Amino acid sequence: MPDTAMLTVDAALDAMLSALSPLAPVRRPLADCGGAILAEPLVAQWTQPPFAASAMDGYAVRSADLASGSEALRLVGEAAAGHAFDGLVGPGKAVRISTGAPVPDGADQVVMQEKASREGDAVRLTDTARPMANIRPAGTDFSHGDRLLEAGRCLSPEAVALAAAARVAALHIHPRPRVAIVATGDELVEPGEPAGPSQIVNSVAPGLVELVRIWGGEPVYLGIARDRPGAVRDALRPGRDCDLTVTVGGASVGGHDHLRAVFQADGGRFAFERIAARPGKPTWFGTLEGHPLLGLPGNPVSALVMARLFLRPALARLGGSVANAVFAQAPLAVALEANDWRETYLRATRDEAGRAAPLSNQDSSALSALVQADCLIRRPAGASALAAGEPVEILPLLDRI
Ligand SMILES: Nc1nc2c(c(=O)[nH]1)N[C@H]1C(S)=C(S)[C@@H](COP(=O)(O)OP(=O)(O)OC[C@H]3O[C@@H](n4cnc5c(N)ncnc54)[C@H](O)[C@@H]3O)O[C@H]1N2
Ligand code: MOO
Repeated sequence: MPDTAMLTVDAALDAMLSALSPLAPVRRPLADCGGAILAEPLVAQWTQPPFAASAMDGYAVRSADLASGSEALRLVGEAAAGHAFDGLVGPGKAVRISTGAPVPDGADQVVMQEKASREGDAVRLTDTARPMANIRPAGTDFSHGDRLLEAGRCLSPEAVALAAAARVAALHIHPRPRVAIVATGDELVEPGEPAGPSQIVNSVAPGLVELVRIWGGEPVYLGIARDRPGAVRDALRPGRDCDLTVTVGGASVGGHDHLRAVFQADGGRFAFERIAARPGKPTWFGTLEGHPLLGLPGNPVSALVMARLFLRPALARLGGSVANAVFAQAPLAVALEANDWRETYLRATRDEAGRAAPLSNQDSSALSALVQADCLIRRPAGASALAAGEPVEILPLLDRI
């Protein structure tokens, strides 16, 4: 049954986002800006190219000299990339030029070398007059003072290259949020460690570390807190230096789930305590002396699906942008039963025709099914039964390779 501490996914998301604010911008050298969100527009500090440049290896000439279509011109020098030809290209003259070199004064066409034959300092060109052919005028790409990117844009690798081309050596960016990750539970061992008879491997934390990285944050893994209040408190403490703490497990109602009790005893305030979602019901969020904590359930699928719905938008908000889950539509390959009061995310695959079908294993501990899925089908709370062919909302798992 619904209860008052249990919010819908949308209401919980709103509650979480309104408790988070973007981190203060910092100025960083360009080499440290990749993947960050711009806190100021990117403004070109010069014109690119800064001079009219050749787009081909060949000969810089006056187009008027090519009227007959097969002219012999006299070679008077060379313009190489990084080394301009200082003289003038007069009538009947040509300058050897390489791609990227400044086009010398007087020339208004570059003839590619495939259309040239040379004998000593005579060069015969088989090209017609085409003023400005193979020349990139100054500012072909952008001009000094152009606003190349607005604040709020992510600095993709291509955008870093653009900033470099625009002679911008440092930028104000929203820093990458530092995210402390704490796993909880006596049953957990780290990958590669020996496991006792009742133990399993901590699989969620390594997955979260990767997600935080992919989503533009800096993961700070703090290890496994054992099931004692003191151990939980000790494990959480170093996370205060980060911008957000994400905990895994200990979120439900079991006698060994100490996380919520420690959080509350230390003065933490919940923004929400549970959500009406399947998987992921025990997901919670709150702040402790201003420090935000997102509590993910221990079941690996629950944790990683909820990370997509909550951790990603949280990271985006701290980093100065928005990245709420974006749903698409797909027709169903099979019929679906009516849904109950919990918004449900079904692990699903799409066939060649793009029709989505849930995988048979929907257990919230089954990582193999999550990895097999290429999308999640979203079933709203109270959704009625659907026939094959009817449309459903899907969340593509885009960062899957
Ligand atoms: N009586 C009830 N029991 C449970 C309820 C409930 O409402 N009433 N909710 C269930 C749901 S839904 C979920 S989800 C789980 C989540 O519980 P917790 O967040 O407290 O997680 P744990 O109890 O610590 O662990 C659950 C499960 O996941 C395994 N686990 C935990 N951490 C990891 C990790 N880092 N890597 C891999 N696996 C992990 C753990 O061993 C358990 O098997 O509670 C239900 N119970
Ligand atoms: O919400 Mo639990 O995540 O259904 O397994």
